Amino acid sequence: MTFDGVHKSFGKNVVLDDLHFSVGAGERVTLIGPSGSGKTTILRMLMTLTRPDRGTISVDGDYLYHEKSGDQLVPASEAHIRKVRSRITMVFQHFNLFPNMKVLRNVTEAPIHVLGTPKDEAEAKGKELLELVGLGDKLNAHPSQLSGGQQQRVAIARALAVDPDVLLLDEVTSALDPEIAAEVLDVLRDIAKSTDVTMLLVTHAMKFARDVSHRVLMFNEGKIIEDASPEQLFNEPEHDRTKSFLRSVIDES
Ligand SMILES: Nc1ncnc2c1ncn2[C@@H]1O[C@H](COP(=O)(O)OP(=O)(O)OP(=O)(O)O)[C@@H](O)[C@H]1O
Repeated sequence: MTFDGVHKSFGKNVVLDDLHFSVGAGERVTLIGPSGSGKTTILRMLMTLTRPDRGTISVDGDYLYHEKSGDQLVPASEAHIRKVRSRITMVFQHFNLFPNMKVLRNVTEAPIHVLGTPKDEAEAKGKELLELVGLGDKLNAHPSQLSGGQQQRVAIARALAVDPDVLLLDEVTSALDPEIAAEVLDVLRDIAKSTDVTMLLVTHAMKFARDVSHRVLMFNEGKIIEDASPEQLFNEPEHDRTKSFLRSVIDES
């Protein structure tokens, strides 16, 4: 995935300023930085929930928002954007499960209705994923009957059910109690180890970020001010702003 010259303002508020970075296939990259530094905006752009003002974003060479016509980039058709976008899924801070659907149906809905996967195949895979996140006994529960941590684990299974190329995780434990958050992070640690899905994570759980990331990007005022391995960034940050940010984070992961 590549962001090239991406700029985004909301009114006078410049949120991303000529942003350039790439994430390789299978790489796990964590975005850190103070509140308002544009991390969620980046994930939302990949989900086509927020549009960049300028610049290009591509996933495995396929442009989101644009497509190639000879040497030129031209605005993409809805169908093209949908195709690129269908390879990306996101887990949100507040779970966003379908409240009226049972747990298994939450997980099988997109495979069946978006990808056209046969129902029995989608259900078999859904059950496998719900086992993987420790919820094999909750297939027929409704989301409201589950704890926050369980709901988030369903959301993780749901995101994986479409076999995404890119998984986006946006502060997925910040709405949870620390103990419950730790369980969800353990599930994600296992998934990170057992899949080769590309992951872009926004989290304040620094120990977790250190465990699962290949690279960490420190954002400040719309720019990446440090791009390093977790060892380098957490042990020997170069930038004073990174040092002060890391001192301010209370890590419960
Ligand atoms: N739809 C919107 N309209 C106006 N301003 C917005 C909108 N979405 C985001 N912003 C602003 O953009 C800036 C960046 O927001 P973003 O959520 O990307 O930051 P963040 O780094 O993820 O912060 P946090 O760690 O608090 O989630 C903030 O100042 C926010 O208020």
